[in-house]
Amino acid sequence: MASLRTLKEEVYEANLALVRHGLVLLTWGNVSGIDRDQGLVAIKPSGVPYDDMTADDMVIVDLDGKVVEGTLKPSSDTATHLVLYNRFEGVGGVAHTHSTHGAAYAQAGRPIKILGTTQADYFADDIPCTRDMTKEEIEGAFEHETGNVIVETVGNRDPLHVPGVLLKNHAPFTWGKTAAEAVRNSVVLEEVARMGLMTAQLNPQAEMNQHLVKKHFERKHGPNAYYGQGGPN
Ligand SMILES: O=C(CO)[C@@H](O)[C@@H](O)COP(=O)(O)O
Repeated sequence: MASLRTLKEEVYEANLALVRHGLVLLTWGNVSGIDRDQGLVAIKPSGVPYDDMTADDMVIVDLDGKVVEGTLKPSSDTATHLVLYNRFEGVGGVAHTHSTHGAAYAQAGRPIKILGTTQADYFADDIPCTRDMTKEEIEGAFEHETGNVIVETVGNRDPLHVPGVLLKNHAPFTWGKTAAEAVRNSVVLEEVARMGLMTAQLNPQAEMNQHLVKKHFERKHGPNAYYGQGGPN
């Protein structure tokens, strides 16, 4: 179907963008996108080098994880992506990276605190780090439970207001309205993580002006957004 073909191409391009932006090495990371009308998800195949994959290699699964199109095995993180699609209605794309500075925060078990407008333009709050997963969660339906821990960490916030989480002792997951937007949020997460580490060296007591958070987030994502060429002149 044309829409599935388009979705596979969008997801393929989004996966290549992870490499282009320097967010992954080797076969690390993955991006998916959903066609909510059909209840189908396109996701990167597991363990295939980015240089070798094609749009046709994107695997189509249903929301239960059953492969409905494709000959390759879907990403090992597929169940995590599906939990996020099932729980975050407005989300159309999910990305997972091992970006260096974001992964450093995840390994340290620390949130990326909101300290500047760079972050406030895309995240309306700190970027949280999950709790430790339990032995049972890790030894059970691991990837499914990973998704549950991410959802738990977002809590009752609008997932598009904080479109990313640091998976403790692992690395970032981000999401957005599309696969491309999920990757954009991964780019922002990695850059504000890099800025955060430098800011902490310059001033460990650095604090954010919360008035700037609301202004910057809402000028791009609020009901009266006016950033760029959209909105009123
Ligand atoms: O870190 C992990 C495992 O969750 C993945 O990003 C990485 O191994 C890529 O796995 P896939 O190739 O997507 O199966």
